[in-house]
Amino acid sequence: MSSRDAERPATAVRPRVGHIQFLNCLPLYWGLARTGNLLDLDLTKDTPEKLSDRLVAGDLDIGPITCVEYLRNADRLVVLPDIAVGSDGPVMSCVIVSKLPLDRLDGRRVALGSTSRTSVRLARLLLEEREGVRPEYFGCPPDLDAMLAEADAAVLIGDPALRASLEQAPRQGLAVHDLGAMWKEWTGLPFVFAVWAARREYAEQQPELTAAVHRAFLESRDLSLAEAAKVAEQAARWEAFDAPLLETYFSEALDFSLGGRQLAGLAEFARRVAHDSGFAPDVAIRLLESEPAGSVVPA
Ligand SMILES: C=C(O[C@@H]1C=C(C(=O)O)C=C[C@H]1O)C(=O)O
Repeated sequence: MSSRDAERPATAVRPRVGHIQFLNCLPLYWGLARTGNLLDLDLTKDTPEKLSDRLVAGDLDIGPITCVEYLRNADRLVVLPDIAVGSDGPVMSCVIVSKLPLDRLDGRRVALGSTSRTSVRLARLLLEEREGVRPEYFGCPPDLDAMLAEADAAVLIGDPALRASLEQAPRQGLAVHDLGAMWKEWTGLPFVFAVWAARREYAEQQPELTAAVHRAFLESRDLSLAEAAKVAEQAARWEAFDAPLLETYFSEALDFSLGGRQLAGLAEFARRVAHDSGFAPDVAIRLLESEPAGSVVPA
């Protein structure tokens, strides 16, 4: 945010902003502290499904929202351009871990991790339409061992998915199927797991703050990616993953952009799952109109 924002009256209310508490969003958060914007946000850290519900309920103003929930509530939200959590190929942290080849899961039990709304729908789509199987699904907390005690395959996202793919599955001889890679092979498109959105009402009432939060996240993302080795090195001090792996995850696996190709991927996903997901196949994706640089002057 600009130094002019500091002149806002003391009664001003900070925007209530969500932040996904997985490593995948660390590059969006790390730079907020570096650019000095962190204290201008009333930040709530949580798992993606809870943040999505809170944004839709009006408890948050702006934040990441899992794509399925965004598409269901698209008329009440505006998408912030050029920022998302996606991948253009393997994502590393949205996976199906399976005891059996995927085309042998017909009639078998598949556990769907409860923190995901989008990857679990993508996994169902790929299993049913690409692999041609009809498993029996059930929701479950994201714990690989508990899931596989009751199922032949498990869908996981975020840090538990990284741990499952990199440590647990290889140790137990289980196959890991990367959902970003499977989608790319199938459609040729990137996949968007979560977008950043503002409540439409908030964006209309607070256009300057909405634009300032948008800019703060873009600046944070750009700074973190320019210094990805440093972000990875700092994160590795406290995480089970080493710095080179985290750097690959941040700068090669994850795609934090939302441009034409990513929007085409999102529209294609919407088209393919709309019939049972609570939105129209051609649901309109409304983007926040960007303001010319330097036009954000608080009242
Ligand atoms: C890449 C990821 O994207 C995510 C996947 C989500 C989902 O499946 O609903 C939601 C938000 C993102 O955290 C991940 O969690 O690892």
